[in-house]
Amino acid sequence: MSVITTDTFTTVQLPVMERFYTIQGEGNYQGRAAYFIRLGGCDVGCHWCDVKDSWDASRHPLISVADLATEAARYPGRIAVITGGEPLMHNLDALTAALHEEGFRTHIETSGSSPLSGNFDWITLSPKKFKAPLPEICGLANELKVVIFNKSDFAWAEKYAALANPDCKLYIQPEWDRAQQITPLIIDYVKDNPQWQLSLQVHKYINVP
Ligand SMILES: C[S@@+](CC[C@H](N)C(=O)[O-])C[C@H]1O[C@@H](n2cnc3c(N)ncnc32)[C@H](O)[C@@H]1O
Ligand SMILES: Nc1nc2[nH]cc(C(=O)O)c2c(=O)[nH]1
Ligand code: SF4
Ligand SMILES: [Mg+2]
Repeated sequence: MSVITTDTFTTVQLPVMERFYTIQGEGNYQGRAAYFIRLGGCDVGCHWCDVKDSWDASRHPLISVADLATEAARYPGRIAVITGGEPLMHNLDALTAALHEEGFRTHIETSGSSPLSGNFDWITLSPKKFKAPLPEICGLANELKVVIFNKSDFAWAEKYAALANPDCKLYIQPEWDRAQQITPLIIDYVKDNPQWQLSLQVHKYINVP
């Protein structure tokens, strides 16, 4: 097992597309102040992805884990959300250790398609048909957040709900460009299947990052 020291925090670097302090727009923590770190690199290729510029890791500068944690700590909130791109394409052990040292709760937004690393206080699993989650992450998710692009995605959502821990929160979220058509279907689905909740990308409605 590798030992993480303060030295590691300056040595380990990750490709970072953007960092911003905002409110969590989705899921269980919707409305809470959070510092987002968006890592570059994704090999899943969702055709409706709302952040395609993140896919090519080589287009994004490498930043040390020490600098990421120090900059995050300048803001008063103590939730850090690691997203991407697909953040699990990188080893996140050092990043989560550095954030914990600054007193953060560590949250991740992931498709679960690469092996889990890092030490997370909250795992949001958003399974994708284009590269399915690895089996081991399914029981570890704190929330499942399935994007609904068409009717067949409800069955995809149920498949992963069956693999989740009984405490796992269940969200279905309309694909942004199809939200007008899909949101009414989600509302009906939630009324018929009340174990599910609607998640909206609230940040897009209020124009914050
Ligand atoms: C951009 S992804 C990055 C993290 C990770 N690759 C993943 O897909 O979970 C962050 C969240 O946004 C969701 N998302 C991406 N594009 C979307 C879209 N067009 N409409 C609704 N949700 C979307 C993803 O499903 C995921 O829950
Ligand atoms: N405000 C805000 N909330 C978010 N929740 C998940 C996001 C993501 O892209 O991972 C996201 C995002 O990009 N912005
Ligand atoms: S897995 Fe996430 S980042 Fe990758 S293409 Fe899909 S939504 Fe976009
Ligand atoms: Mg987003």
